[in-house]
Amino acid sequence: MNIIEYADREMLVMNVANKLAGKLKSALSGNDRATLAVPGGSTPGPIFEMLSATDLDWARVDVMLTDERWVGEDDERSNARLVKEHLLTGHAAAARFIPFYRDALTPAEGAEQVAPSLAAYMPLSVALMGMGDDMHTASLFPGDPGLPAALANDAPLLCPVYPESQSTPRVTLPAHVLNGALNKHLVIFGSEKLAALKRAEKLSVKEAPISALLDDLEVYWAE
Ligand SMILES: O=C1O[C@H](COP(=O)(O)O)[C@@H](O)[C@H](O)[C@H]1O
Repeated sequence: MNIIEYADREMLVMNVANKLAGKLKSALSGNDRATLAVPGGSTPGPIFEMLSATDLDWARVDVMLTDERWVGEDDERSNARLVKEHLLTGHAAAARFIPFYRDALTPAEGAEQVAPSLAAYMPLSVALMGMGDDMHTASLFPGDPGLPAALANDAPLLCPVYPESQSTPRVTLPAHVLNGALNKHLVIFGSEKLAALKRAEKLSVKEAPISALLDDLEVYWAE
C-alpha cells in the first residue's frame, strides 16, 4: 500500500475527489461505462459532495456501494441514503445507482437475488473504501462468522453478513470483487485509524479484514 498524508481534511477531500474524477474519466475514455463503488459511514460525505460537482459524463457511470446496512432508505443508517443525499446530486445526479437493499427480503435472500446482476458491472473501475477503528472495511468485520465466506475467492458478488458488533445485518461486496477493482482507494481520518491500518499489516485477515485489501491500495490520510 501507498499512504499519502494530507495537511488537513479539506486538502484531502479536494485531492481525492479530483483523483477519483480523473480515474473515472480515463475509465470512460476507453469504455462505454464505468463502475464506481463507494463506502458508507461517516467519512466519505465531503468527498461525495466535491465529486458530485465534477463535470464528467456521469450518465455513463454506474454507482454501487461497497456494502449496505439492511435497512430501508428512510433509516439514517442506510448507506444508499447517504449516497443519494451527498453523491447523486449536481452533475452526478445523472449517474445510475445500483441499490442492494430489498424490502421484505432477508439479507441472505436479497444478496442471492442481487448478486448475479452485479456481474454486468465488473470489474469495478474505481473502488473507494473506508475503514473502521476495528479494521473492518466494507462490511468485512473482524471475528464475524460470515467473514470467511466473504473472503473466499469464489464468493458470490454480494454476501450477507450478520456482525454481532453491529446494530443491523448487512450485505457486502466480497474481498475478491474489491481486489479486482482497477483502482483501489482507501480514505481514513485520524491517528487511531492510521495506527490501526499499520497494525493490520501484521495481523491475520480474520483479525484485521482490511489486510486482505492492501495490495496496490492507495491510502489517503489526514488528521
Ligand atoms: O459501517 C461502515 O463502516 C465503514 C467505516 O465507516 P466510518 O464511519 O468509520 O467512516 C465504511 O467504510 C462502511 O462502508 C460502512 O458501512
